[in-house]
Amino acid sequence: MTNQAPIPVIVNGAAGKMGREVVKAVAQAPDLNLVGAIDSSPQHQEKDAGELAGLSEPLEVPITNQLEPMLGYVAGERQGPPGVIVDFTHPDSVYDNIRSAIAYGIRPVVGTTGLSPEQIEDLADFAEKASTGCLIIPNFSIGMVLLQQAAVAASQYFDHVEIIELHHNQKADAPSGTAIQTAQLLGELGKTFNPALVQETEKLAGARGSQADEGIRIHSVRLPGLIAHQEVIFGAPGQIYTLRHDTSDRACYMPGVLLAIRKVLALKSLIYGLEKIL
Ligand SMILES: NC(=O)C1=CN([C@@H]2O[C@H](COP(=O)(O)OP(=O)(O)OC[C@H]3O[C@@H](n4cnc5c(N)ncnc54)[C@H](OP(=O)(O)O)[C@@H]3O)[C@@H](O)[C@H]2O)C=CC1
Ligand SMILES: O=C(O)C1=N[C@H](C(=O)O)C[C@H](O)C1
Repeated sequence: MTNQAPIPVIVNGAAGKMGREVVKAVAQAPDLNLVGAIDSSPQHQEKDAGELAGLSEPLEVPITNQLEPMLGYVAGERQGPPGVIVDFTHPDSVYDNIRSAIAYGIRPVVGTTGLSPEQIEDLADFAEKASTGCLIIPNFSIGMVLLQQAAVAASQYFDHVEIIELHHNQKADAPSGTAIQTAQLLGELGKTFNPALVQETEKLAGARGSQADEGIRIHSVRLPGLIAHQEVIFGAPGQIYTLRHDTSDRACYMPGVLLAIRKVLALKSLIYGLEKIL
């Protein structure tokens, strides 16, 4: 046991599906201290974040939509380690949330997807200039990191690959951040996939999915009953090689989230991807 003060953690999007899971995980970690719970949802204002997350005891941390005052309050605490904010909100707000946090010296751990490459580059510049750690992690599950590593290994031997991502139908962004990152990782290998054999015509727009990096197509499925799933399908004459990852509970992301909270404090710049901090 060490006598170090716990890391102060704010959860943004605390009333959402992922936010509630993070509130529980942070509350149960002895080296972390949930100091703030932010959510814009009007129906959850002032509710106790712990009770909303399903904990039997209240945490005495009320949900509020006041991000800047919360950042200012945590930044003003001079004792102990600097604060961390975990963001699982919405693609439309995440960029501004990260900039505000960095401006206050609070370290962002970001799960929210939908940031453009330009936005990520801009945030990386901002974090670098502020000498502040920031982690943007499109997928916090270890299974997805392993799938991506297997896909990178396979792509050395296959020239044809497509990605199918399947999610619940409350997801705002498509394709998923994970699918985009998977295509980027394959695209970094310096080869172009899927050389065309015929002139294709889409009789219905979007039939062949979206075009990501280096000729890789991504197909997005949205259905109730799904949580988060991804297939990477490689093809070659006479064979198909399929990699698939399925989530059945959002708890699968929590070891990665807790690791990121602990790691971000030692960083001085922005890092993208769980695989870089394992
Ligand atoms: N990196 C990873 O491993 C994972 C990433 N995700 C990503 O996390 C994000 C959130 O997912 P999920 O929890 O399922 O979504 P939810 O819609 O369940 O939760 C988001 C919560 O944030 C609130 N919110 C929206 N905008 C703001 C804002 N500007 N400030 C504060 N709160 C806000 C929402 O309120 P309201 O409902 O009123 O809008 C809602 O309560 C998505 O981008 C998703 O893709 C999800 C799972 C894993
Ligand atoms: O919205 C979700 O649920 C998920 N979003 C992330 C993404 O867009 O990749 C991660 C995971 O797929 C779950």
